[in-house]
Amino acid sequence: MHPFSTRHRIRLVGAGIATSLSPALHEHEAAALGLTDYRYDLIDVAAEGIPVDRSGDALRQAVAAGCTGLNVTHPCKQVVVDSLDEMSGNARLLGAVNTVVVRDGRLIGHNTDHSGFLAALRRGLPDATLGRVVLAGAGGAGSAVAYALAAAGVTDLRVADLDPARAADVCARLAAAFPQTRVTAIPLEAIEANLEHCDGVVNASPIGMVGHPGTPFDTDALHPGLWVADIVYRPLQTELVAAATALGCDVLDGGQMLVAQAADTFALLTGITPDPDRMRRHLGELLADQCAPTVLEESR
Ligand SMILES: NC(=O)c1ccc[n+]([C@@H]2O[C@H](COP(=O)([O-])OP(=O)(O)OC[C@H]3O[C@@H](n4cnc5c(N)ncnc54)[C@H](O)[C@@H]3O)[C@@H](O)[C@H]2O)c1
Ligand SMILES: O=C(O)[C@]1(O)C[C@@H](O)[C@@H](O)[C@H](O)C1
Repeated sequence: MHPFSTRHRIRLVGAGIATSLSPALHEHEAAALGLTDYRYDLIDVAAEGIPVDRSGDALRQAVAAGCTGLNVTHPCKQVVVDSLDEMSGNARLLGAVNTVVVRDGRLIGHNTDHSGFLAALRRGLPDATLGRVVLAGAGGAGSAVAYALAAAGVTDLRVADLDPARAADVCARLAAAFPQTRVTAIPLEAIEANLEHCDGVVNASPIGMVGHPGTPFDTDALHPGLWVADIVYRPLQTELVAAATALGCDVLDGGQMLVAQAADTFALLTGITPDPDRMRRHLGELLADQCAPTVLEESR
C-alpha cells in the first residue's frame, strides 16, 4: 500500500508565526501539483497561551485531531524532540526538528533547515570553495547551517555569536560529529580580521531582517574573492547581500534556503518532489506583495 495519503492537514507550530510564508508556499505548490486536499495552518503557541515547554503536547494533540504532518519553528524546534517517537540521523545530531512526519500514529522528526541550506548552497553557489568559512549567528538556524557547512566539506569553520556560549556550544557539537572539520568559536569583533583569509561567509544572525537593520559585520571587510550567503529572507536583498553583490562576490540569498527547506519538507510529507523553481518564483511574488505597502508608506 502507498504510505502517503492524498489528504494533507499540515500545521506549523511556533511563536509569532502570523506572517510566515510557509502556508502560501506549501498550498500553492500543492495546487500546482494537483493535490487538491492540502491545507497548511498555524498553531501559534504564544497566541494560544501554550507554554513553550508544552509545545510537544500541542503537537500530539494536533495529530490526534487529524493533523497529518508538521513544521516546527522558533522557539519549539528543540523542545518538541522529547515528544517524538523517532528522529532522522541529522535531526538527532542537531538536537532540533523543523519537520514531523506522521506514520501509523508515530511521530518522526526531521531537520530540513539542515538539508535545505545544503541544497541551497549546492544549487546557488555550486563553485564555492569550501575551505575556510566564517558563520555569524549560532542560534536555531545557525546551528543547522553550521552542520550543513561541515557536511558540505568545509575544512575550517569559524563561528561567531553575540552570545559566545552559543558559538562554543555549536563548535563542541560539530567537533564531535565532524572530526575532519576544524571548528573554532571566534569573538564577534574578530569577524572582519578573519574574513581577510576566508573563502566564504554566512549570516545566520537576524541582522539585516525587517526590524533588525544593518549588517552583522563591517562590509568594508568583504573582498571579491569571498562568497557570501545570507539566510535572512525578509527582505531578500539585505544590506549584506547588496554590498556583496556590488563588490562582485558570488552571493546566495535567504530565499534559496527558505524554498529548499520547504521543498524538502513537502517531499517528506507527501512523497512527491515539488518544483523548487516554481516555489522560488512564487516566493518572489509573495515578498513583492508584502513589500509593496511598506514602500508606499515610506514614500509618503
Ligand atoms: N531562510 C530560511 O529558510 C531561514 C530559516 C530559519 C531562520 N531564518 C532567519 O535566520 C535568522 C535567525 O533565525 P534563528 O531561528 O536562528 O534565530 P535565533 O534567535 O534562534 O538565533 C539568532 C542568533 O543570532 C545571534 N545574534 C544576534 N545578533 C548577532 C550579531 N550581530 N552577530 C552574530 N550573532 C548575532 C543571537 O545571539 C542568536 O544566537 C532570522 O532572521 C530568521 O528569519 C531563515
Ligand atoms: O515559515 C517559516 O517562517 C519557517 O518557520 C521558517 C523556518 O523556521 C523553517 O524551519 C520552518 O519550516 C518554516
